Amino acid sequence: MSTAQIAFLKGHGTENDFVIIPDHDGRLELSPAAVARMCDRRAGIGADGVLRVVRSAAHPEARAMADEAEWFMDYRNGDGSVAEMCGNGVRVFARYLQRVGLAEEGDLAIATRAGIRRAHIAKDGPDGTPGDITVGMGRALLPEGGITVTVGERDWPARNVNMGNPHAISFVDDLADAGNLFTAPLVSPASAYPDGTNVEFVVDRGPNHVAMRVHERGSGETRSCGTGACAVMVAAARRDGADPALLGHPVTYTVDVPGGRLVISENPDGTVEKTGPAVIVAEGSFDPSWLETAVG
Ligand SMILES: N[C@@H](CCC[C@H](N)C(=O)O)C(=O)O
Repeated sequence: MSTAQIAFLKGHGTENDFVIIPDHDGRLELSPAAVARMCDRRAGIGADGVLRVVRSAAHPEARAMADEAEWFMDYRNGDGSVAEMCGNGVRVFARYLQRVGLAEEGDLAIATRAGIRRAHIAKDGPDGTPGDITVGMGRALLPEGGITVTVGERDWPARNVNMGNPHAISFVDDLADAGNLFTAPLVSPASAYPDGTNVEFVVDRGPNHVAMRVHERGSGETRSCGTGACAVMVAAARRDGADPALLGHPVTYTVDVPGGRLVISENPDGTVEKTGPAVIVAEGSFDPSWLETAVG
């Protein structure tokens, strides 16, 4: 007797990688254990997180957005936890929709737990290189209050920036100073982040150009974090005395991550836009029994 296979694709944006599960009618119940199994780099497919593709109308958390955004990005971290938003994931999600003919070059809206995000898929290059994807990432919130990030014996002051999900950002002399980021740095006071946080370490590379490493909540050290890069851009701009609302024009930074480069602008109205690559690298299927009882 044959069992219906679960289809998947694998993609990444600046090497922040995802298992994509098309579940258009919202039939799958993905338990945290099932997500963690898929993301396992030795016993699973391997990824930083899972992007489940569901019609907004078929998902209770997205139904209210269905008129504006047909598709909901149900994002999960590699440990199975749910997060509000994934900045690299949303570009990979858009690329998936384009690949299967559910979106075309140009503009599209995607529903996320942080609200609707508007993406623009650029034309492919003359050599066939997939066009970059720009996403409106919403406004950064900058909660006041001193934050300290500690790794081993060292600590740094940090800035609290929320891009739909939480970030603690420290400027350091050398990215190696952060040491091993597979375990979460200590962030205090813990009350500033009741649901935990992502932590970014940043160095300067030149005018309006920084580089970062990240420990992602629920995934460990990753090669890139899109929301993190946006939070870093805003923290760097404020540190440099550049507030687009006061300047009356957009401010743009290049943010290098271990897995590539993102270009991020903040507009005078506070909205942040991020541009970067997104690629699909593989597709396949697996037997649901592989996840044992983890998939309902
Ligand atoms: N990799 C993502 C962020 C994913 C969510 C994050 N780990 C969290 O828990 O907030 C990105 O590209 O933004």
